Amino acid sequence: MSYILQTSHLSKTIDGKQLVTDVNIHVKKGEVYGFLGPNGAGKTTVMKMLTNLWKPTSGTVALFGKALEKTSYEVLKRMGSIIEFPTFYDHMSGKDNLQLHCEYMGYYNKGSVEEALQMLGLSDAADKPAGSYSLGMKQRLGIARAILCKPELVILDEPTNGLDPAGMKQIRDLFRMLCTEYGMTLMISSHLLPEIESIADTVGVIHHGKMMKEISMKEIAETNTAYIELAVEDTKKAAYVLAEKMQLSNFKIVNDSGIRIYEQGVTTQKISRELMANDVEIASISQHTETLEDYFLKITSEVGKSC
Ligand SMILES: Nc1ncnc2c1ncn2[C@@H]1O[C@H](COP(=O)(O)OP(=O)(O)OP(=O)(O)O)[C@@H](O)[C@H]1O
Repeated sequence: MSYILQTSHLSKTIDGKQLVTDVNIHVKKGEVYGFLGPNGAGKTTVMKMLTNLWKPTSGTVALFGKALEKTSYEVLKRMGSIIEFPTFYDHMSGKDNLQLHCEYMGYYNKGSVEEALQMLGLSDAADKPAGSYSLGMKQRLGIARAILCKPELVILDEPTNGLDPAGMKQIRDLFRMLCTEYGMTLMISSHLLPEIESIADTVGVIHHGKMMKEISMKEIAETNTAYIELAVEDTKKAAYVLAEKMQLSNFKIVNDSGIRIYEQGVTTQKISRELMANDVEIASISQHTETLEDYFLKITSEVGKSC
């Protein structure tokens, strides 16, 4: 398969410190690729290399099927991005900042500035100085600038930073629309799992500078399994009963009092009966379906709720 964006063994070392190692990314045309990882995982570092802001220590980046080089200006023209925080000429209006960007990019399409401002809900603030914008408005103006010249690929580092929940939803809907109606491909980083879950077609999980997993949401939905969550006084004793008395093998002790049983075909009633018969005190027992969060917890035990 050919990818619109692909990295191969991408690594970056600064002052002897390995920021990211052997990162392999595969982004398909027309999809939203969610780049998920906790703070400090290496998302920005990777995105800086994808946009030629940083040179990789080793490994390669291919954009639109061509290797990214120092002089890949034509390739970079087909992209829009926000890396870290967007910056503007504060004394100029939001509208003039966008107009200037069009001129800089050599993009002369009448009405594109007004359209981008309108898409991001900034029409009323268009003539106000960018310096007077709130954090959320600056983020919106940054997204407006990234999509202004109708790029084929948009790379956005934590694009919903500073937005309230309603604003986040609005931006998510916009991203989906950019894919379906404009055929754009989006790569979006976030440390928030629910955000990625609600928008991405494919998810790449980065942790401690390494790619832990790259998987489509469809595959995750297909592999999601049901399980029984058990809370007991004595997990060791309960595990003994499950393994030796009931011959179950597919279960996991998840904490001091919790056991998760993935075995199919066994009921909560049967487990309760057997545990009670063997004097194991049960605090609770319930049936669950594995969520995306559970799935990622399985990939890396340290990736918690904020990722
Ligand atoms: N210029 C730099 N010099 C040295 N180390 C750096 C530099 N920039 C980032 N790092 C380190 O690289 C690691 C990855 O940082 P990076 O900003 O890429 O993570 P991130 O996933 O984008 O985090 P966040 O969600 O907080 O933005 C961190 O340990 C960070 O301290």
